[in-house]
Amino acid sequence: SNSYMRDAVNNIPGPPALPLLGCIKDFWKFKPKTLLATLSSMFGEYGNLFRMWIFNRLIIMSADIEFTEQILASTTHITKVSTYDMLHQWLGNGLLTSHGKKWHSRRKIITPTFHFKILEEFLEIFDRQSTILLECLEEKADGQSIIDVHPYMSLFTLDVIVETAMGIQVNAQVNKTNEYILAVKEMTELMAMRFIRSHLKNEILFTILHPSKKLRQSKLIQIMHNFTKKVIEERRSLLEQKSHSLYQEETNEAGCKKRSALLDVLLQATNDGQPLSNEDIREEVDTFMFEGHDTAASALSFMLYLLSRHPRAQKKILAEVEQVYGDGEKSFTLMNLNELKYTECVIKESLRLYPPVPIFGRQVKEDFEYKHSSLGNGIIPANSELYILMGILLRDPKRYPNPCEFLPERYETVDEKFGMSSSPFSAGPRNCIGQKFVMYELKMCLLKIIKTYELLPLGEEVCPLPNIVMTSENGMQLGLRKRRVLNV
Ligand code: HEM
Repeated sequence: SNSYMRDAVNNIPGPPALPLLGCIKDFWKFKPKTLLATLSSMFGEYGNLFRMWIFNRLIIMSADIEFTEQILASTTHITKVSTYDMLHQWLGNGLLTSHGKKWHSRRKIITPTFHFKILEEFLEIFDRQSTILLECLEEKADGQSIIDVHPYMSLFTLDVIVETAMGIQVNAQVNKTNEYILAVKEMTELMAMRFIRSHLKNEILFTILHPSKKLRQSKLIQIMHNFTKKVIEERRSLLEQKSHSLYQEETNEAGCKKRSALLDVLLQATNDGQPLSNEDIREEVDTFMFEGHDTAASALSFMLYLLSRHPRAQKKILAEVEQVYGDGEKSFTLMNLNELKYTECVIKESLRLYPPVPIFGRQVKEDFEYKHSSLGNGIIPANSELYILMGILLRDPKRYPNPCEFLPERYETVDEKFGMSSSPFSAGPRNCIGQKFVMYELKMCLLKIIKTYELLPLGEEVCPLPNIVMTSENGMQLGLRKRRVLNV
């Protein structure tokens, strides 16, 4: 009951709550552009763990290290907050949004799709798509033009995720009019808009207030579902044919060796002896399309932006790449990519400053008992919503001296010792399943860009905007100049 909830969080400070309305006054202050700054000052005022009542909703905000470690480690509290409900019609109950038994069995099935042997096969895709990216950037690489790199990175990461997840090529970077790709992009933007205007997360309010946008959304979902369904059906019949003709060479029309895609693992998987249905698989493929492109594009764009403002870091990456790969045509392996330690520090530092998923949450379904927090021990009662402010935890001055500065070297010494509350990929049972995949994707793309282009500090500073995925209101602007020696 409500009074039980009130008593349980008696020990947790927060803004004054009016009868019935709660902290609605403070809640209205939340604006996307200033959200992290507002929350940051509220943490300053109330401490690293505070509560807000919005009508009868109890909201807990955490930038508390101990508390966050415990909630992320929990195998019980793994239900997502309702923020993702608006993704439901598109993604169904895919891995990102599902919970309970369904989530458990899916997570078990999907984990092997990111096995290192499969990742190793993906390196060729990362490599080839990065080369296309370099060609697309070339027209602007005159040393003067101001370039917002985000749209380029977005098409690159879309091409990568389509090819790795579905095993097909849509060439979005070159052929910019692909209907499916345009639908994914438009849908992602629509979701960001609904996320910013908080009341539009509600499907009914959205339908009433924006009927034409709602129609458009349905149309986009139809385009995307038709596309993924077709790919899945074709791939399934291809797999069935293959299993009937054992001696058939695994090559496609062009004579290239056929590579497995994440989709193949899903098609071959069984759940309690039953194969997954096409609809089950569609949810997961669509989830990869959403989670796997916008996040990576955000990470890459902020990374390039930061490097354009830090020429010394560019030089260090360049030196490291030359040391590992020399001038020759050495091909990429997981092992030699692992040798790029400084490049990895740059990626981590960039993810720390601009985490692509700065806020995520849990719906607390049963009482959560915590210990040793900044408030000592206590209980978060069932039915509360709990938000983890990763964007703020990653700028905690006690762990990261000069928290707002770009200092990749800090990761040469600190790294993982901070544990669960320091990962931009979240941690524990519901951490990011694509984390290794994306680290290699980012590394490969970054090193190829740095080898080819010098990044110049042109254009405006970023204005970070924590949508579902972190973005910048004015894009991520920089200049590019071709380096003299080119051998990528
Ligand atoms: C730099 C890029 C990325 C970052 C920072 C990131 C971060 C995250 C975070 C913080 C979560 C937890 C979200 C929550 O609890 O609400 C998550 C979940 C997830 N991510 Fe990523 N992600 C990235 C890239 C990717 C990629 C490339 C893929 C797919 C290939 C992917 C697939 C997923 C999936 C499927 C989940 C849900 C896992 C589950 O609930 O079991 N992510 N990611």
